Amino acid sequence: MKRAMTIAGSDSGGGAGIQADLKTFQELKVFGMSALTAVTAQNTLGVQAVFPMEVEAVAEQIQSVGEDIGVDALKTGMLFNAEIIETVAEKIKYFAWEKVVVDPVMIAKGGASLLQQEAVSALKDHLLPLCLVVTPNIPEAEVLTGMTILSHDDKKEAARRIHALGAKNVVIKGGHDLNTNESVDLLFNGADFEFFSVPRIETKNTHGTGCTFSAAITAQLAKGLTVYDAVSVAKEFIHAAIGNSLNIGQGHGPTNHWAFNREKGRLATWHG
Ligand SMILES: Nc1ncnc2c1ncn2[C@@H]1O[C@H](COP(=O)(O)OP(=O)(O)O)[C@@H](O)[C@H]1O
Ligand SMILES: Cc1ncc(COP(=O)(O)O)c(N)n1
Repeated sequence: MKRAMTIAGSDSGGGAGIQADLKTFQELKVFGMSALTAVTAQNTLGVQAVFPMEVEAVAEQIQSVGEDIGVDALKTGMLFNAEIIETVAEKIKYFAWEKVVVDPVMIAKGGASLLQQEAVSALKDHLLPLCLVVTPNIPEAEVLTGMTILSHDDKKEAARRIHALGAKNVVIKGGHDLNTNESVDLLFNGADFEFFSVPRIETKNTHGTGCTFSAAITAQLAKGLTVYDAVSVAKEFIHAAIGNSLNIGQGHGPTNHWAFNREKGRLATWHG
């Protein structure tokens, strides 16, 4: 049994954050574990309140998991402040974990801040150099690079700049690319660019897409897939999840974490 950990915030509404990550781990058949960085009061309409954890609480959770159970791959999501980022980076170094996926969560779709502005430099200085894969959406890639991203060439340039910050593989996600009828993600490994393009699905139910996508990458890395193959499966997973999204709540509903297995008839397989 492979083991995957998420270090992220709790979404009481169940569509994003720790909850989306653990549902995704379960569907992709890895043993899911978590270290909470913050508790959010949140639903499909937005984020009503944020309660960050004490930094010691974050450190202790990671220590408990690392010391006993072990981690084949991990992802980070909402980290909220520079102190938490530095602590997470210290623990990754302490345990010498290499399969590290960083989803640089900054702003919830409703506009609430999930990362303090002054923590962006901590993310760049401490966490990106430790990660195997970083998965910014377009606004996050713009913040990390200081450039505006309008075209595929801009995405390539942003990927180069983020790679130069130390991330070994960069996935710039295209969910916010509203000018096209495709959702195009770009993977850059420092040498080659690969575009993953799928038809854009017209839906308002996109709460938790980024969390789910990065959790799917993490699960596949835990099972030993290459980064390219992990991203390919994650892309299929999120496309099925958005295409069969759930009509829950009055706002931006969650994606459907069962859809990938149901669509592909994969329920009976172990490593699929
Ligand atoms: N409407 C959509 N149709 C198809 N794929 C989408 C859509 N919205 C997002 N995605 C995909 O979901 C994943 C998450 O992307 P994105 O929404 O940009 O992230 P975030 O949730 O971090 O803002 C990416 O693989 C992206 O291409
Ligand atoms: C606790 C938490 N973490 C992350 C997100 C981002 O969600 P999305 O995947 O839609 O960008 C969120 N809304 N809440």
